[in-house]
Amino acid sequence: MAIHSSNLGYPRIGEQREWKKALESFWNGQLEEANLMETMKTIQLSSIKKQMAKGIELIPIGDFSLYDHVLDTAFMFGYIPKRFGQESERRWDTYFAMARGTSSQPAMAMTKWFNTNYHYIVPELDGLQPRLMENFLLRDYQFIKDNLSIETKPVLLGPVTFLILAKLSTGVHWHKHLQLLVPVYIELLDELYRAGVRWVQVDEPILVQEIDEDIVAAVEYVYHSFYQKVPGVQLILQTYFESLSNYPEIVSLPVAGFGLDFVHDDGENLYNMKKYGFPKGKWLAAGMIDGRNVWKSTLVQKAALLEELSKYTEHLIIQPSSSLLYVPITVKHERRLAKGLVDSLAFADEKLDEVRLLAEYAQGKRSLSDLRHYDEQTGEALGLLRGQPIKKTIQPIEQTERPPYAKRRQAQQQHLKLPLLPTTTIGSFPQTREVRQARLKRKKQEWDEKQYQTFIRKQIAKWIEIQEKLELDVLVHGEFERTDMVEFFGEKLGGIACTTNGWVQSYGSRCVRPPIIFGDVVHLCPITVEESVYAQSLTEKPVKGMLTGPVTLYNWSFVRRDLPRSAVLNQLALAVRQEVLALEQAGIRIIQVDEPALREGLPLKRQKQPAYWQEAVYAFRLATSAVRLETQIHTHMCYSDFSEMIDIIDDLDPDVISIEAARSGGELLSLFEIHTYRKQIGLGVYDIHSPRIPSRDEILIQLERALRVLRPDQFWVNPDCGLKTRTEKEAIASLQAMVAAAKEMRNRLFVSLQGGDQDDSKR
Ligand SMILES: CN1c2c(nc(N)[nH]c2=O)NC[C@@H]1CNc1ccc(C(=O)N[C@@H](CCC(=O)N[C@@H](CCC(=O)N[C@@H](CCC(=O)O)C(=O)O)C(=O)O)C(=O)O)cc1
Ligand SMILES: N[C@@H](CCS)C(=O)O
Ligand SMILES: [Zn+2]
Repeated sequence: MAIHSSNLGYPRIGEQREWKKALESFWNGQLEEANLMETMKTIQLSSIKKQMAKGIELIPIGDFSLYDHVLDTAFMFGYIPKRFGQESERRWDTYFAMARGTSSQPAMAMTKWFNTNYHYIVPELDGLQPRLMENFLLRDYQFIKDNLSIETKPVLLGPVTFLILAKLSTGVHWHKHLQLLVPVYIELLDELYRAGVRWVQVDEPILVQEIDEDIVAAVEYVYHSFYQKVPGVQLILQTYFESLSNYPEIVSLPVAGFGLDFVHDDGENLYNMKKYGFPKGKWLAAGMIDGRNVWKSTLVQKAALLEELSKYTEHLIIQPSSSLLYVPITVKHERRLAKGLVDSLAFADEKLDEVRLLAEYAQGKRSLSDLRHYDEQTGEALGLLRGQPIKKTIQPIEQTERPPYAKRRQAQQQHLKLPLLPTTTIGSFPQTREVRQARLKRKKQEWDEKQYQTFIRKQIAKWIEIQEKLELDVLVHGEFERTDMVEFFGEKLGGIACTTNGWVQSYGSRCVRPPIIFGDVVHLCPITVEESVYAQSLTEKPVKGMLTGPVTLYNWSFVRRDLPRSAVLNQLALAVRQEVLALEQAGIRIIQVDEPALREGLPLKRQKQPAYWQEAVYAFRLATSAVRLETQIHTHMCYSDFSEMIDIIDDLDPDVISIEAARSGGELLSLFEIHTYRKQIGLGVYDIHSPRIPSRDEILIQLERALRVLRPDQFWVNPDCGLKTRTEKEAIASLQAMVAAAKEMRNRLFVSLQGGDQDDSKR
């Protein structure tokens, strides 16, 4: 039996987020390009050295990136949209312009990478011909070889996944590009082969979704072409996040091996192997260690799986189930976590230890009792920490129906007296350096709690005044007290732990520290009431209470595996419900329960989706349905594919939903042409990710388009998402334009209805 250990991708951010800090310093003009590149090389080398020290044999390259690996693929193949000009001497300026936009050009779209909280830049192909601009993989392969004298395994995003994820104008099919792209991939692979590369991992995660004959034919065309032209390269066709679809056809392809996920596949990969067998002589790259969660594995169970797999192949590669991009780097800096919890966790580095242990076991260098010993060190302490699951939340009985929408609408309008096209924001205002520094001072105990609270109150007061001046209709307190919308609740709820250094890249240089749900979630005390009530005390206008919803808390955390999803969701929902009621009790009239990650948790396989929707909708309703008739419930979603979601949104039964729409406005609007949606809705009228200030007229155009498909009395005017990543100046200027556009539109509507000017002061 031939056995190797392998990794599919390593986090790029550096143990102390050196990567993020260097990038942001470069963008701010505080770091020269040469220094940026030096820092990046140091981080890359240190990651490779770590994997070497862990005894990993097939170490990936190509996973390291200056922003995003999908953008790298597009850039490497010359897919540079014309608006960014031609590739120049200063090529990194072009690269970053594509990712982040410039003062004159909008950035390329960004969206979720499959069912993760990682966002990739969506390649734009229109009017462009692919060519191998620079072989990044060859560059990295040689760089590592020169410095560390080792062979590495280039990782490449496969052409079929790349093209299906890319943006094309309607009417153009990705097939057209495939014919052009395959020769360029072949050129790249050939250069690698000539340089001495033997293993190449080609990622085709699209193959875990339901695929039609068209895609199967495309995959066949691609991999037969590769085999004919570059037969010497040992290609591993890699899938992850679910079981491989169309197993018999795919495993017949002429590649050296197949990478399958044996953690997130619900046993389907093994089932298919049993049913159809595994091709003789091929490598099975078995994803055995969870690349998406942070719990240590039970290695004795993995040994049993190894036993099973070895019935079907004699060539085994042991590896994580996916890239380790989705987990933090190492547990070793965690000082605040309870001992029982720390002993149960494995981040990227610790997962690689597990890969090595398993590989050594498979190679006969370790015994089963070594694995048992490893397992004994985990588990027990966590069990004690967890205690008994709360039975009631496994099968909740709470009422989740609210009175009919029409009744609510009337009661709320009487209570709130909002104008037509009410203006609002999504919740967060700029998290300036001053705000983050204040938190740091508290963390380092340079400030006590009182000093910190005073600072937060000042920020709230400042922004209530700004919002009043801007003449927004529904105000927010600004979320200054929150590091992150999920982490903040994770810190305050029982049963959830937060790390000090468990950073994971979310998009570009932006990172999050996903909380760890280890026990039963309980609402210990009011979490947001003080800030909301304070903000409300400063204004006559309604201030929206601002909460993160149960499904988003679930999807953006690392979750426990010993309870079913629905049980954990319902525990979260009951906790949010208590907070909703606490806000209502304290006089808050509008409560927004954000669910930006609702779509993200949707299983990749269609047959698993209805159960997810049912549980997600139930949890949201459990959280929001206990309020009085006149309390208005809002929700917010962003950066998701909203197609096929209108009925789900309706089912959630919010009074108002705000959805990000500026980057994908056209597509979203067309959904409302075919679906009748009766409740209130705000489609984001400008992109908050760009530093660009939209003009009033540009926003008016967005309003005109929206009002062609939605009624004025159901439409809200708001930005795409929270403004925490913007500067104060940008936020204020953009909101000024937004309010001006709303007022102009109100006037136009008034003129068309009444034949006269609307007097704002009488409302
Ligand atoms: C809506 N989005 C979110 C997602 N996931 C979440 N969990 N939360 C989200 O809001 N997924 C989809 C999108 C992704 N969007 C974003 C947007 C912005 C960020 C972001 O800005 N992240 C910050 C880190 C946030 C944070 O917790 N900051 C801490 C500061 C920690 C720190 O660095 N401290 C420094 C000192 C600070 C200084 O000197 O300036 C230190 O300790 O040395 C805080 O606010 O206190 C980021 O910077 O990456 C993420 C996802
Ligand atoms: N209320 C949050 C939602 C982000 S999706 C914010 O404004 O940042
Ligand atoms: Zn959002």
